[in-house]
Amino acid sequence: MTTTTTLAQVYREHPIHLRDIIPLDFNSIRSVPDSHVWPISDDFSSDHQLMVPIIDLKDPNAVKLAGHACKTWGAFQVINHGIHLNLLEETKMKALREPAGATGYGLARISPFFPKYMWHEGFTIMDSPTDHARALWPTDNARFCDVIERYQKQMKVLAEKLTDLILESLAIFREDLNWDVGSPSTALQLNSYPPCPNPNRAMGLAPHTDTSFLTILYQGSISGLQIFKQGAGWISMLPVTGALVVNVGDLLHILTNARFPSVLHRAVLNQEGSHRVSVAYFYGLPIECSVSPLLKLLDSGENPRYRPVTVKEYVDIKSKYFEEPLTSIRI
Ligand SMILES: C=C1C[C@]23C[C@H]1CC[C@H]2[C@@]12CCC[C@@](C)(C(=O)O1)[C@H]2[C@@H]3C(=O)O
Ligand SMILES: O=C(O)CCC(=O)C(=O)O
Ligand SMILES: [Fe+2]
Repeated sequence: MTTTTTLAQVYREHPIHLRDIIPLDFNSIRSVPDSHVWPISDDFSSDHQLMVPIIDLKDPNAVKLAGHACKTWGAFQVINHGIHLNLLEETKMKALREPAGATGYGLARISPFFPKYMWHEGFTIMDSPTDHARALWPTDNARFCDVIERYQKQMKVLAEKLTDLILESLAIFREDLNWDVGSPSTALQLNSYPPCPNPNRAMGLAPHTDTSFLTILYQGSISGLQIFKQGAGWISMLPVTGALVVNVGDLLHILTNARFPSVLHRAVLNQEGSHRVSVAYFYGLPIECSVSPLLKLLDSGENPRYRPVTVKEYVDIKSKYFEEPLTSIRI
């Protein structure tokens, strides 16, 4: 008998303990307490000459452009993606509700791996939003659930479209893959970065790569996201009205034998003291799916760098080690 595990169950085995959560009233605090001061060496500024590619999904060259962006940047922005801006804005407004203490609300999962707290609060939704929503707003949750469910549905469609685009750029067909072992594992994360009295000393979201195949991020109009580009350093992802950011995640990295490397990124705080919110949709492969470098992609003489891992196994590894999870599955 096969048992189906969900992404939420896998993460439940890696709890972030409540004692790790220190109550800080982001709304009234006037200076950054020591618990939130980060040693900052590169003052969070970024090279403004370089610009992450913006891809028009209606462009006949979109496949080629997406392949190139994944290879050289690990990220791009998409326009003409077919998602209405008002749904994105609606979801963003919902993200502004800060329901302290509830399930789904809390520190970023990566927090225990860093000595200081981040200037950030997150709300994670896996599967249906209804349980969280009912607990938070017993009589007034319908609109929240409706917006979230519509957002999840549309993001899934777009994630699948982007997956096809990326596979096509690699000349890979879905039949080459063993993805029929369940439904994709997905998660939605509402990120909140309250105004910070000293944005140069605190960190929004520490540098990380996403544990996904790809991530679609809506960041609104306030900047903060930076991606790390080898040889160039931290590059700001300029907010483009209506555009969505696409990041290469670890699973795509493994599948392509690092041809499309997962992008290291972070969120810094803005100088204007604006409250920034973002909505991230993590699109992953089925939890029981085994992921390994596609032999079809290897050049002659090129060896697979990673051993096969199931998505579940990889989530376990990353939750335990965080640093260099990809190194720990190197052959
Ligand atoms: C499906 C995911 C992806 C998660 C874990 C789980 C739900 C929450 C996601 C995030 C969101 C914030 C950054 C991150 C690094 C974190 O701490 O929580 C992400 C993490 C990952 O990409 O590993
Ligand atoms: O808020 C952002 O711009 C980045 C969010 C992010 O990286 C994440 O949720 O994984
Ligand atoms: Fe991320």
